[in-house]
Amino acid sequence: MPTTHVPLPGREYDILVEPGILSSCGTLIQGLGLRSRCALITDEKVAAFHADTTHDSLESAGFQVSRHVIPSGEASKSFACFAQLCEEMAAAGHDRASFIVALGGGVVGDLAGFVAASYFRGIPFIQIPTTIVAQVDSSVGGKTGINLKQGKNLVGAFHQPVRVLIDPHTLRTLPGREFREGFAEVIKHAAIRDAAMLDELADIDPHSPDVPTDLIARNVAIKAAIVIEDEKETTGTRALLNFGHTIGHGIEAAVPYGEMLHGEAISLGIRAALFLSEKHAQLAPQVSRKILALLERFQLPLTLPESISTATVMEKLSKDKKFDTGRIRFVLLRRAGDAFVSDQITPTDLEEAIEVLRGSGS
Ligand SMILES: NC(=O)c1ccc[n+]([C@@H]2O[C@H](COP(=O)([O-])OP(=O)(O)OC[C@H]3O[C@@H](n4cnc5c(N)ncnc54)[C@H](O)[C@@H]3O)[C@@H](O)[C@H]2O)c1
Ligand SMILES: O=C(O)C(=O)C[C@@H](O)[C@H](O)[C@H](O)COP(=O)(O)O
Ligand SMILES: [Zn+2]
Repeated sequence: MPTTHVPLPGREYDILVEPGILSSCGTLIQGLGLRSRCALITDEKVAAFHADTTHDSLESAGFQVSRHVIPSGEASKSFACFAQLCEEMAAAGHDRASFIVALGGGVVGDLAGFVAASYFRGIPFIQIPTTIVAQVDSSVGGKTGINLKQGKNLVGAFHQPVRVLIDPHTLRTLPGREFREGFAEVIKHAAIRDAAMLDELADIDPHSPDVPTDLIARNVAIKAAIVIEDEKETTGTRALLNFGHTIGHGIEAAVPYGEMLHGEAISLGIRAALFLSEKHAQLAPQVSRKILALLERFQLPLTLPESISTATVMEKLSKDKKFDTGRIRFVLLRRAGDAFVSDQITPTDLEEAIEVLRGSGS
């Protein structure tokens, strides 16, 4: 089974990728020193398809499970849902010997992970990601948290999972839009670290939910390698994972949460970052064209809706964590597979890049 080891000192874990793995999740988390009681956290849509299989497998392996279902969608990454989950867990009698299983997309993973980081000052958690975004990106690396109305992910904690179980078959139940949005993060990983994978992605069928296991495994391994190098985003390496996210997060927060899916906002953010990379890092236009063609192939948006003003995006992105005492740390590409953090990008550059998004993407 394709496995990536994440050897963080004192917090090491494995990422297992295998079609059908969900029905064995219980046995696959034995031997990790977890005690018997667990809280299975999921959302309404995921619960309808995958909660029973997960629950049954956990119980068959001897775990005692309480189930907690949140509303689907980005609006659930909130204080209200966080509080509700903590109180439900307390009411169910969970204590520091319990653990959490996060079954769902990035919303469930980020929120349940933050509950795990906080409940009884921190309990272990397992990630079982069910979207592409979550399988290649959010389930790995330990960034957990919730949004504020001022911006994305502004409250949270680093808390690594103790195991990540990726079942590509769970992608079969994703609606088309939610399936395709995930490719923004897949393309991001290839753009910043693996030029050859950009070529490979041109052959992936954007309508087939059977994404090659090997592609998922290699794409999430890119994320893992960066996390291993710079777990808490202190040296700048992990910041590369924010390619497309400065303007992308600004756009995502400029509309009510959930209206634009994360990957859709990141697609727009990548287009803006490519424009700035050509202007400030001599990125060859043909590389931009290749990446834009991939985003288009997965029907990701490249044009900013009229209703979203540049001023609102600027206001939201100015709250981003990448603004360091007024300086912007912006990720640019110099070549396919080669990204770096620049401190040369000014607010005027950002405004110009947002305006570029108003024109057609091709
Ligand atoms: N922590 C990180 O490193 C990290 C990385 C990337 C993204 N994120 C966060 O992840 C979130 C986006 O995640 P997402 O795109 O997975 O969104 P999501 O979790 O909201 O899932 C998208 C939709 O798909 C549904 N869904 C999920 N799995 C399903 C399945 N298998 N079958 C049917 N429906 C299913 C969900 O109910 C939801 O309606 C954002 O909040 C983003 O900030 C975090
Ligand atoms: O794991 C990371 O680091 C990332 O930047 C991955 C991003 O895809 C993800 O959206 C992350 O949540 C953004 O992190 P933030 O620190 O900018 O909120
Ligand atoms: Zn992201």
